[in-house]
Amino acid sequence: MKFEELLYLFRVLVLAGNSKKLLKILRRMAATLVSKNQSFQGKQYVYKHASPTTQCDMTFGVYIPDHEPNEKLPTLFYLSGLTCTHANFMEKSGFQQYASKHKIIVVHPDTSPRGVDIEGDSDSWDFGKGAGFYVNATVEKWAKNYRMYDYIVKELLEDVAPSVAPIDLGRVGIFGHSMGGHGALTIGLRNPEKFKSISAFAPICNPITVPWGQKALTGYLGPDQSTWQPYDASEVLKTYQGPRREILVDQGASDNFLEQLKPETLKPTEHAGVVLRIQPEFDHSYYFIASFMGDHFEHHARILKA
Ligand SMILES: N[C@@H](CCC(=O)N[C@@H](CSC=O)C(=O)NCC(=O)O)C(=O)O
Repeated sequence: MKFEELLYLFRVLVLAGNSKKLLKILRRMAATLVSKNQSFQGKQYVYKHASPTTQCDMTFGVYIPDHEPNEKLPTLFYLSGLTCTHANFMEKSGFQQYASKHKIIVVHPDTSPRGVDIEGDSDSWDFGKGAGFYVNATVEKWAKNYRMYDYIVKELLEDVAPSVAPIDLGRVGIFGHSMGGHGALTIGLRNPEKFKSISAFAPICNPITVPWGQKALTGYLGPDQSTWQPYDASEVLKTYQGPRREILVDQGASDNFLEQLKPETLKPTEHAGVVLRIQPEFDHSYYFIASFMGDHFEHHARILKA
């Protein structure tokens, strides 16, 4: 929707006294452009906005392929790993050529709130800033801002991203890397009505059993492990009962973080197929991700364009 159209709608709603819708529109009007670059047959944008979910400014990238006026496009959300901002994927994965080829919008958020300083949020690279783990924190210190699950599933998907890109909300998929692979699997499986296709590069598959996951889940959710289950891909997959899913996972055989990832715990079920491809020689880096990016776009395009 264009700014002028939003403004018109805003005025109508002021007159009608609809405060909930008004709030939504105010948020949309607040997404400001940080950068814009031509890439293949489309444009790579970066936006900043004030997030009511994380209660601070958030930055995200969005690639929009060239399209017809009023045309809505299938869309992928990409969730990045530990230490990343929105920029690692944008600058290193080469995804734009595939997004352009398949005419798929890609939204790629940051991995944590950044606009607030909480004591301890920068002490280590696997917790706090750059390590939001795509959960809604419940431990008091983090609970106000560290709400990356809701930020992705609600605010960014339903509100902010559609205000800057022509997203077809009926054709959205999700993928990610490492911590972001964990996010893609758990968010995708828990929200089948919102995310129709899922894939992951070297995801953390069973965080409740590994040091990265135990540290993050204890820190954000507290010691009661029963609250951790909805954020564990292998556990969520075991109990998944929704529409049939076909999940693609690529894993490098020479990944130095393999003990944190446990891909073997992702077991196919009656409701979800898992194609786990162990790729010889590949490590955990963006060289690995870039090598299989084309296959992941083929996977999502097949499902979203069926
Ligand atoms: N501390 C190291 C390693 C951090 C690292 O490898 N991060 C990965 C994700 S790991 C799981 O979520 C990553 O994607 N890094 C960004 C990149 O551009 O490679 C370090 O800080 O390098």
